[in-house]
Amino acid sequence: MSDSDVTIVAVDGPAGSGKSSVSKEVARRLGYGYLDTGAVYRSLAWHALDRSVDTSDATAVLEAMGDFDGSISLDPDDYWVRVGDTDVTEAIRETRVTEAVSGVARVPVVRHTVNARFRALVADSGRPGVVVEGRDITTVVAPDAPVRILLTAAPEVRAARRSAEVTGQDAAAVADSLRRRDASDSTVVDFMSAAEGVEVVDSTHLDFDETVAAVLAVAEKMQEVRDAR
Ligand SMILES: Nc1ncnc2c1ncn2[C@@H]1O[C@H](COP(=O)(O)OP(=O)(O)OP(=O)(O)O)[C@@H](O)[C@H]1O
Ligand SMILES: Nc1ccn([C@@H]2O[C@H](COP(=O)(O)O)[C@@H](O)[C@H]2O)c(=O)n1
Repeated sequence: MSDSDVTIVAVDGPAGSGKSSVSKEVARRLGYGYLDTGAVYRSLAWHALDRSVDTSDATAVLEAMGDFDGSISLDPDDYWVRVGDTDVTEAIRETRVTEAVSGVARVPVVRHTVNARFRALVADSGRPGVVVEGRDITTVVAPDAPVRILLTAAPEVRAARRSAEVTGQDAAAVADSLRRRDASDSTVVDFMSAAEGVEVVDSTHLDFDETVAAVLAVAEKMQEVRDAR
C-alpha cells in the first residue's frame, strides 16, 4: 500500500468503538474515501450463510469464497455493500451475520485475499486519501500509513452506545455479544493495544463530534510529522 499515491488514514479498534461512524465523518471532512473493511468480512459471512455454509468450517468457508462476488462503495455519502446484484448493506448488520463473521475472518487465506482487495480498492479509489477502518489496518494492511490510530472506548460505554441503536436487545446481551466477538477476533489480530507508532484516541468521555475532532487533530499532527521527515 505504501507504493500508492493515495494517503491512508488507518483506524483500528474493538467492536462498537465508533470506527465506522467516526471514520465516515472524518473521510467527509477530509474529502477522502471511506473503506469499511469489516463490511467486506461481513458480506463474505452473509454469502457463506446464504450458501448454508458452516462458518466455523474453514474449508467450507474457502469453498464459498470461490464464487464470492462482493463490492463496496468508498463514497462516505453513498455507502453501500453488495454481493452480486443484491444490496446487503443492511443485511450484513443482522445478528446472525455478526455472530458468524469471526469464523470467516479467522481463515488465513481469507484474510490474505481480502487484504489484497483492500489495497487495490484504495489504490484505485480516485481519491487523494482513504480512511480505512478495521482491526489490522494499522499493523497488517497499511503499516506504513502516515496516520495510524487506535480508536477505543471503555467496554461498558461501547455496549451502551450499541444498545441505544439496537432496538429489542437488552444491554447485557449487547455487552456480551461485543465481549465475545472481541475475544474471538483478538485471537487473530491484536487491536486492543496500540502497535508502535499508533496513536490512541479514547472516546470514553468524548461525544461523537469531539471524537471526530480528536481523530482529525491526530491525523493532522501525524501527517505533519511525516511531512517534516
Ligand atoms: N464518541 C461517541 N459518542 C457517542 N456515540 C458514539 C461515539 N462514537 C460512536 N458512537 C456511536 O456508537 C455506536 C457504535 O459506533 P460504530 O458502529 O461506528 O462502531 P464500530 O466500531 O464501527 O462497530 P463495529 O465494530 O461493531 O462495526 C454508533 O451508534 C455510533 O453513532
Ligand atoms: N480489518 C478487519 C475488519 C474486520 N474484521 C472482522 O470482521 C468483523 C466485522 O467487523 P466490524 O468492524 O463490522 O465489526 C469483526 O468482528 C472481525 O471478525 C477483521 O477480522 N479484520
